[in-house]
Amino acid sequence: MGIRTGQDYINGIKSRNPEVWLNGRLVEDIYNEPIFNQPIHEIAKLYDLQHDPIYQNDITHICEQTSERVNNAFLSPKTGDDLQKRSKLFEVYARKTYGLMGRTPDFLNVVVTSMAHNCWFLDKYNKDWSKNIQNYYKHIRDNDLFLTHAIVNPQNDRSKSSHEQKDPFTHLGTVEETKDGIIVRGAKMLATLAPITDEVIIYSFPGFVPGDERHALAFALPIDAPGLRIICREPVQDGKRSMFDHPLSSRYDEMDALLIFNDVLVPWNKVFLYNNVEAANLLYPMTGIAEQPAHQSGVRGYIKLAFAVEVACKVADSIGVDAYLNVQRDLGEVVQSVEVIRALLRVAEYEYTINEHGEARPNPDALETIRGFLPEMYPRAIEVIQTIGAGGLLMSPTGADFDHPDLREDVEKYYGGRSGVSAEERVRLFKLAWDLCGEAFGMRLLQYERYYTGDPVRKRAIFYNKYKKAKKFSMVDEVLAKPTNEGLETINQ
Ligand SMILES: Cc1cc2nc3c(=O)[nH]c(=O)nc-3n(C[C@H](O)[C@H](O)[C@H](O)COP(=O)(O)OP(=O)(O)OC[C@H]3O[C@@H](n4cnc5c(N)ncnc54)[C@H](O)[C@@H]3O)c2cc1C
Ligand SMILES: O=C(O)Cc1ccc(O)c(O)c1
Repeated sequence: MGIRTGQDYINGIKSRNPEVWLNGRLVEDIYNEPIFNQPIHEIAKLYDLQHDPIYQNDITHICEQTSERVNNAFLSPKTGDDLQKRSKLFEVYARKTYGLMGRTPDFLNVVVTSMAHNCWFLDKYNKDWSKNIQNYYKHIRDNDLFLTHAIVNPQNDRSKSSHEQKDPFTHLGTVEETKDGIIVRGAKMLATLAPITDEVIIYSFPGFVPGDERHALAFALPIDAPGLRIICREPVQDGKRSMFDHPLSSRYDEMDALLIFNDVLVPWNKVFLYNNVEAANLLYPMTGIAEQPAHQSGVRGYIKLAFAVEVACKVADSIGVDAYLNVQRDLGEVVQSVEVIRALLRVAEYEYTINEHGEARPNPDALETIRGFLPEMYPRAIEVIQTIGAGGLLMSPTGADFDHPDLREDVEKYYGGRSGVSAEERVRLFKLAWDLCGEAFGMRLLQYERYYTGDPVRKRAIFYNKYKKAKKFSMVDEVLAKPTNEGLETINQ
């Protein structure tokens, strides 16, 4: 089949009936649920881009194995050029969603592509696991599927390992093996966009200890697999919010959900790893599923930061405060933060390496440095919007006030910006800014940037420890090894 259209994706959503709970009710019709409908259409637009002559060559390619056109997320990068093709895709998808949707289909399709390319790793443990991931890659590539993932154990008692939790099946684990597959029970977090995806893939960040064997798992399932329950967080919009008043949250809210597996059967051919703590802990560092999607996250994060910074600059300009030195300093700082991320992305893409399995991997230090700084730079950009917009962010009337004939004159008079900025322009801009820096929607976006790839504190510590091992700080040793009487020798001659 190859590339789908937006309508194909929507037809897929309509054909399934996952168990999705939202605000204490079971959602009967995912497509027509107001909270999901607009985000579904935003994802559908990405699928349509694959058929748009302006974008097609940038985001898709002809598959060598099937001769069908497929998305670039399914390209196993073997050269720097391939990484550029990937980067183009990430940027096109991110620009279409302003970087506000983190888990667009490219993210997990890259994860599966990388896992399948590095099936040598699974092969060492079990030939079936390796065959299964390769077949799964073909399945999602040829059907152009959209996946969610849940790779973190639910946050219950973090001081205890999985097998030490109060109930042995709080964290997802295997209950039993049958001739058809494994039966799994327990929960996993935090599956972004789960209700509107086709399938789910489960794997884990490293951290299992001996005794956790039943929790050491990786597999995939259709999102409507019997027994899979999806409980959504409270929505940040009701699906009926006016696009005038909430231009961003009415469109780009990606729902997050806890997945609960109530004795779900995973067929043997969808099991990628099972009952092996060592393999589960090494899967993430060994199969490129950290670096390859981090390339997507880096490009997406760059666009999101650039978008927030543009909002800050526009807000300042619209009310004439960017004439002040303090405001220029703050704007200069956040513009520079965008340039830092842009530069790091170039390092990541051009200083790539080709590993012994023929896979081109972007420079991990540059990607991890983006990972370290974005959780500081993005909140700072949001803070700059808050401080420059100040009370004006809370002064905006609603679209309904604009429409009311009795208010029109006042609205036009009192809500305008600097000369040349009409009331409607200023208010629409400030509403967009408030969606980003004040609404629950914006706070979720901020929390996403901090945590989407794990705890930034521990990630930085891991980075430091690796760096220490690799660099050994030899310049300091070199200078200290110089003879202490060097200068004296020549003076004394
Ligand atoms: C909006 C959003 C969307 C997300 N989407 C997804 C998704 O689609 N799929 C997915 O799988 N995950 C997703 N994540 C989950 C993400 O992977 C986790 O939030 C992240 O790994 C951090 O784990 P945690 O939230 O359980 O925090 P915890 O690990 O519980 O940490 C809580 C706090 O305690 C500290 N802490 C905890 N344990 C330790 C320790 N051992 N040593 C030192 N300090 C510790 C941390 O520093 C932190 O301050 C998403 C998260 C967010 C916020
Ligand atoms: O995007 C990143 O920085 C890395 C990352 C995050 C979450 C994942 O599940 C994953 O496989 C890789």
